[in-house]
Amino acid sequence: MVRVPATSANLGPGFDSLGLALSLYDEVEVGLVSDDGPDAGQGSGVEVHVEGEGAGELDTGEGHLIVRAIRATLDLAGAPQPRHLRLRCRNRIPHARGLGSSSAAICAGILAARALAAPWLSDDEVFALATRMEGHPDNVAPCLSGGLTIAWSDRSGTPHKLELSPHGGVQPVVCVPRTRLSTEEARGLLPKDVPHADAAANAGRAALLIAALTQRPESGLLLAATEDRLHQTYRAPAMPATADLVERLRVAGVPAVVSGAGPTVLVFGTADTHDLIASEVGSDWHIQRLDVDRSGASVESPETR
Ligand SMILES: Nc1ncnc2c1ncn2[C@@H]1O[C@H](COP(=O)(O)OP(=O)(O)O)[C@@H](O)[C@H]1O
Ligand SMILES: N[C@@H](CCOP(=O)(O)O)C(=O)O
Repeated sequence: MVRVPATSANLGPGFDSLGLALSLYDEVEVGLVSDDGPDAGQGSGVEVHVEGEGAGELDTGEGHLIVRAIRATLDLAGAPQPRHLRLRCRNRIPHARGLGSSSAAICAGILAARALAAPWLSDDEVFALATRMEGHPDNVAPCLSGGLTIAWSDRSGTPHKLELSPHGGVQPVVCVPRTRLSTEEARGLLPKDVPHADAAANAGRAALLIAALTQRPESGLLLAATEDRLHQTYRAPAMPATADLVERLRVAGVPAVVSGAGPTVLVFGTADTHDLIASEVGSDWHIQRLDVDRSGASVESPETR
């Protein structure tokens, strides 16, 4: 059984590098049956049962993202593919809202496959495979490690991550709309080049954001630290209600950003901003106060449950 957290990537200025793990989880039970194992008599092929988010919508065969991640992990590890693969998914992370559902699914599949059939795979190999499948490391890093993460790639393209512990005063609030936007579509809206001044502004804000989230989570500092010029404006036409809400909250002094590629809004709340958030957001959005998840994805075997 694998438990994987939702994640919010970018956090404003940290495009493709910063991420935060949140206390909202998908759970997946995975069973692999091999030709020579004790359950060898049981069925064959793929059996996927989905409860919650995506039930009745998701592919329940080879196209299921967790199935694909399991198969990719076994291939990478040189382990045989099972004759029968069983998944039971309890999904709570909303899909295509900017809360890292695809990253969570990919990490769940990879960690389950490692636990069941490829224990020799290292954490670095898990991170690299998940990043390759997801396309960017900023959701994968906090999903695996928990907390606040900085992710980057070296010159050879190998991804790396550093975990930091956010200050206890950091209170994430997510405002989730009904509408969806795929990360792929949102990435297609970004320009190939950005002005040097915008890149410089984001570098400074990202550095400030690390200090604010780990040492000084005050609204004023977080408001300055969450300014972005690299992605949110370019993507605004695909999520006008999100862009409008972020703007209204920020004008009211509340540090709000687009979560991941949107359209969810992530707010760094404090005790005195909760009423303000509720009044600005209105009833079209599902508001959830969450905690920072500090331990990341976890795996339990039936014996330890
Ligand atoms: N638990 C899951 N099981 C299977 N597929 C999933 C799961 N979570 C996400 N996906 C796939 O990933 C898609 C969403 O990915 P993406 O557009 O990157 O948005 P996000 O990761 O921000 O939610 C879903 O539409 C679905 O195809
Ligand atoms: N840095 C990525 C983050 C995408 O996050 P998701 O949760 O929307 O998949 C981007 O902004 O494209």
